[in-house]
Amino acid sequence: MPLCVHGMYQMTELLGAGSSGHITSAFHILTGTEVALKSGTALEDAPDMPCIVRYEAMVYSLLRGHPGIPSCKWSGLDRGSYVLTLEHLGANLEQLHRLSRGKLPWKTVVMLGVQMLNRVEFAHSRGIILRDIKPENFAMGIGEKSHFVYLLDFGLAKLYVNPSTGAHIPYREGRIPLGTMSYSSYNVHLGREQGRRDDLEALGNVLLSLLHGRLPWEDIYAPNKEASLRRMAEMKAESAAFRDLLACSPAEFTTYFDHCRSLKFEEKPNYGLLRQLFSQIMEREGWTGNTRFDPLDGSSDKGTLVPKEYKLDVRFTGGDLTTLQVMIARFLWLRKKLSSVKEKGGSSCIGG
Ligand SMILES: Nc1ncnc2c1ncn2[C@@H]1O[C@H](COP(=O)(O)OP(=O)(O)OP(=O)(O)O)[C@@H](O)[C@H]1O
Repeated sequence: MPLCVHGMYQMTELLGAGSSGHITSAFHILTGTEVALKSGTALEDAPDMPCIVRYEAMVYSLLRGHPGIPSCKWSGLDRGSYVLTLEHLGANLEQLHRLSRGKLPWKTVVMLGVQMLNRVEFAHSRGIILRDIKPENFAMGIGEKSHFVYLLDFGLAKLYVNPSTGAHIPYREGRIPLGTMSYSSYNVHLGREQGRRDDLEALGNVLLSLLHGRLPWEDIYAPNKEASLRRMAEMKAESAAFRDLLACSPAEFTTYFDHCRSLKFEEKPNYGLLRQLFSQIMEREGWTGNTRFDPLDGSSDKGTLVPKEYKLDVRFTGGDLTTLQVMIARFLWLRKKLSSVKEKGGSSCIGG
């Protein structure tokens, strides 16, 4: 029998499992509203000790109110687990990347890029750096919001300003590299304290990987983890492979990385300039005929131009042109089908 959380949310299917806990689909038993539950185990003898999900709940409260951040409906302890009740989202960008067989079209990547940059800028404007920018941590909305990108997973997020003094955190070296190393900035490999510049460089790496399928340092062979991280750092620094990757990407990506890497630790990135780079690509490609602003753009700069219909093209390898929304619908249908097959097989995928 599926579990009921907080006496209100009936779990239905497992959506994912990560380092901090499980994510399950559920619905509110009175209203029928679909939600996603993220639960992490709290220590039995010390239920008040911090667990990652509880920490995330605090970050969600700092980021509350932006439509590109999933709303948190309830959070609290339930049978020894700390549970976050979040707005239900669709496929994450890694899943869409796989569905498109490793290569999302240029136009799609640029349009996703604008929204992703806006979400990261919003987190920064609330004093938070994310430190784990990766495709899995951006997901599309569902239904009416299936063309909007959401930012999620704040387990490694951190305040970069002291809330009482407003001072920036101090620069330090010798830090343990945190985050997902394929996408992390060059500085992270060097053990430097992360700041806003590192989130933006990681975002650049994510966009390149969505564009090209793989990043050159994902294919390296090294005898151990240390050697692999060292080699990755060398490649990110100034390797021919990285230069080649930029050479076969829109020229604006080179300016993007130059800007991120020229920033001093405490320096505020020029988000407007980075957004302008995406607009430049759109203009050059003639994607700006009918324009409007990103309706979810909570940032200060309203200069982003996106096509009116705002439909993201996705070209399957077969050559069909379809919209990202169709892909998401297909993804959701597949997920539902898989979970019903599992249930018929007698093994419930629901925790407990
Ligand atoms: N609100 C949501 N709605 C739908 N799916 C979600 C939601 N939140 C998370 N997921 C799915 O679950 C996956 C894992 O979620 P999340 O990244 O929050 O967990 P995590 O434990 O921090 O993972 P990791 O250890 O990989 O960082 C996401 O990539 C996403 O596909």
